Amino acid sequence: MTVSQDTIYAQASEQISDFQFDNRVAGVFSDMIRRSVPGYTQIINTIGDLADRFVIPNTQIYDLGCSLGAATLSIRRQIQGRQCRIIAVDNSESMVARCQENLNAYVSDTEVDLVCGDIRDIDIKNASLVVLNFTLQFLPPEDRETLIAKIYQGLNPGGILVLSEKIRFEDAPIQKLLEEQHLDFKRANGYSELEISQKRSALENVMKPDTLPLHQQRLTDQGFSHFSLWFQCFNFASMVAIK
Ligand SMILES: Nc1ncnc2c1ncn2[C@@H]1O[C@H](C[S@+](CC[C@H]([NH3+])C(=O)[O-])CC(=O)[O-])[C@@H](O)[C@H]1O
Ligand SMILES: O=C(O)C(=O)Cc1ccccc1
Repeated sequence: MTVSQDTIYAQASEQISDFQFDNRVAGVFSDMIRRSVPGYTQIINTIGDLADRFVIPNTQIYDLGCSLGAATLSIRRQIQGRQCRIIAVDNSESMVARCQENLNAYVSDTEVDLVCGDIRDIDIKNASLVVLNFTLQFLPPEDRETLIAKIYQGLNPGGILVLSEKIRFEDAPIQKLLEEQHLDFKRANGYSELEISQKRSALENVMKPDTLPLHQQRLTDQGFSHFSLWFQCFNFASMVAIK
């Protein structure tokens, strides 16, 4: 995979339109997400380890909002010979086209159904692992509970949901501190003040983070028996919930 540098917000723009997963973003996405999300590579690797632990032969795995397929590839490497199917879903045509190329670059005996569609319309059944890696935050807040309920229903007992999200904090000084630490992370990765502020405006209307207590409450309300935060760096978190 060739990795092109993200310079999408490098030039001053008079009007910043809402962030979209279009062809331009898909073309630089690997670089963008690694330089913007602390712990991203560790989270991708850990999703593979969790697949090794939780994926049962002859079950299904769902990667919801798969982008370029990083989580699917990490899972697929760990579950050879288990006769499983991975259903990878994204509603961005540009992401799906590039994801298909990435999947084609490696051989595997695990079938992958790559679906260009909305995760709210996907049937979930016989699942041992469901991954929402930084995707739930892009759904309208009022649609989040219904999706979590559908995932719970589609998981087999003992199945696991991995939920990674940007999070916000009710406590104002903590919110300010962790947000500033994230901005320092972006600066250290070469983003300018202009890039940081223009991207922030683009994301304002489309990405609405929840608090950690809200995530936990939603998961337990839907029936998940076990919950833990397993990763946090600044305002980025990854959680597991087991049915
Ligand atoms: N309703 C929706 N239906 C389907 N896809 C959607 C929807 N809303 C957003 N998406 C898709 O969700 C992905 C979110 S990125 C996930 C990273 C990936 N998981 C990774 O592990 O590299 C996270 C980020 O950019 O912060 C994009 O590809 C959207 O097109
Ligand atoms: O860049 C940011 O500020 C983020 O919050 C993460 C992100 C990463 C990639 C696409 C959209 C948001």
